[in-house]
Amino acid sequence: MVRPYFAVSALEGADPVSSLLLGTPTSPPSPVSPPAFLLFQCNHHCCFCLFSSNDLARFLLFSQFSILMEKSAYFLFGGTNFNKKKFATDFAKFKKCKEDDDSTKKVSFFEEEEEPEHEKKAVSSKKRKRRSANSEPIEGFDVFKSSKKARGKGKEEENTKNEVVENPNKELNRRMEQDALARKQYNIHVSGSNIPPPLKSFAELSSRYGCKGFILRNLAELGFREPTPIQRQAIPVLLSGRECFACAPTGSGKTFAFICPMLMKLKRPSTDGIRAVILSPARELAAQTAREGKKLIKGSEFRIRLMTKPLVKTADFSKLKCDVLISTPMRLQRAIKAKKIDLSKVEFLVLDESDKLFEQSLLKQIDSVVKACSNPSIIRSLFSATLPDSVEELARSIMHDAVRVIIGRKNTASETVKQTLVFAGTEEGKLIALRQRFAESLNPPVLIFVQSKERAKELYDELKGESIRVGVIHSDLPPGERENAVDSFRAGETWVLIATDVIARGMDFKGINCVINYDFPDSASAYIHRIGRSGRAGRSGEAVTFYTEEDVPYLRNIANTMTSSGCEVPSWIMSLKKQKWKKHRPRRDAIYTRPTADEDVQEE
Ligand SMILES: Nc1ncnc2c1ncn2[C@@H]1O[C@H](COP(=O)(O)OP(=O)(O)OP(=O)(O)O)[C@@H](O)[C@H]1O
Repeated sequence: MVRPYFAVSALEGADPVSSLLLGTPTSPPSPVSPPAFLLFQCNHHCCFCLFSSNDLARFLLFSQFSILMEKSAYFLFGGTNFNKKKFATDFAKFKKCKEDDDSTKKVSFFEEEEEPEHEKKAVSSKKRKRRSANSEPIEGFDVFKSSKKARGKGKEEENTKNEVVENPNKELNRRMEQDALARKQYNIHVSGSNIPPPLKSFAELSSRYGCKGFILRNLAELGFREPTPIQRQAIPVLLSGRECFACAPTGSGKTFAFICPMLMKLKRPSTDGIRAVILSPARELAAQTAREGKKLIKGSEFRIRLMTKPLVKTADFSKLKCDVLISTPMRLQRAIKAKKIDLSKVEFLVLDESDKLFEQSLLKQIDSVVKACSNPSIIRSLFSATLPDSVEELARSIMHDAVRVIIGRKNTASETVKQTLVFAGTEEGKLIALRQRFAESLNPPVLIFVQSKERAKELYDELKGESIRVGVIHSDLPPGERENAVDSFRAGETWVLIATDVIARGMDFKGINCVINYDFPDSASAYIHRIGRSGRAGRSGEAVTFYTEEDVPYLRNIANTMTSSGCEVPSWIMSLKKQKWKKHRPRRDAIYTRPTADEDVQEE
């Protein structure tokens, strides 16, 4: 039997083979296994690798889960048998009402006519006999036909036999075709083996997977009529117990794509420690994910906790009731280091914004969290709107039999955002262009990104004296002030929020009309995430990117992203040479137009 195997964090220069052996597996993968090799290639300074392949335990757990699911589903759906023939008139009325009434559609997740798959399995043989005795005979499948009658059928019987032999293949092919068509329709691309079909509707959560009523009710209450493409595919993948790495555009509903199956798989609240962990790269995003998750557990006993500073300091985690813990890597690592928290029972680990989490600066923290989540049957998943090849390789090597789900084209910006580039010449030119824009039409809420906290402060000082309600957020602010900045912006008290990339990822501000890249983004992925704060959940939005002379060599990288999401770019930009992937953060002149005290003195 293959035992779980972890080998983590070898520092620069370490031998990949010896670092692999740190985990001392009973039966390790071959010491020069391709995953290990790949890992070293894609991380110049640090190697992070993990192998977990306890297939037997996974299989047993899954079987137990299936049995439990069958049982609970039987209780949920058993005994309700609507006689459509007898109540034909009423049924017709009901059907019509269902079609007419939008609000009924909302809760129609419960009204699947098709029998749940697991329920079908759970029906006892006694009941099956009773059913088949009552049901109309179906030609070729009536096992109660007399043998005499059957003998008389002769050729017919032969045909039936062939049909039965052929049918499983035919049926399989038909289903595969249907799945492929559905994936094509929703622009879903998958790779991996035995991938479950995409969801047709939220109702299938109940009919196919026996989803608890409170989740369906909450989804309906949120006004979600149908799953987004990433939800259609990622939810069944995770529900089938598979690991998954997924890439879908900004604002396309990835959060519920992992929270929903996680809650369904947890089945019921427990007092037996933390069972799921979601890692987010920034506090604001972690807080938002916790808030969204809480919307989905309304009416249940589940507990979702956000790892805050006071919680790290004072909580007794052994007594804390918590099913799902949401944290930044740093806070969780602190609790792990202080031996305050036991993550050995964690069944689900989600790395949200995974490409950010796998950046060099966070790798050690991620490493210690992954190590602490030592349950061999853990299901890990990676989600992001950008998935560089290096991260994909890393994901492949650390995950077990993972399914890859890509919506649309990898690493593209949201198609609902109108994107433009504006040449501002100099730093001073940017400020003039910004003021001019505000004078012509200020359509709040507007989000402005700058490249550093110093520049965020400078721009805020410039604009705060004007008639615009402006806020600022960067990593130098204390947590309370950061929270206030976000809350005021959400509440519409501030119209313009100046920010560093600290809120570029994942933040879901409803209805941002315009994102202004005051400073050119340092990479194409930063561009995709920044402008993705607008144009969310199918809404339209706008993004304006200022550039100066020093940004020109990097225009082409952004231009590619723009064209692949359907925006026009001047041909001279498209003919520029492509730059190698490199963070672009030039030293820029300070932001000011008002004379400083020194200049005042000189002028006098
Ligand atoms: N099925 C759905 N129907 C309608 N709206 C949805 C659905 N699922 C999620 N949403 C809404 O879509 C918005 C964006 O969702 P979410 O924040 O999960 O996007 P995301 O893909 O994680 O984006 P990002 O890449 O920026 O993190 C949210 O306001 C959410 O409430």
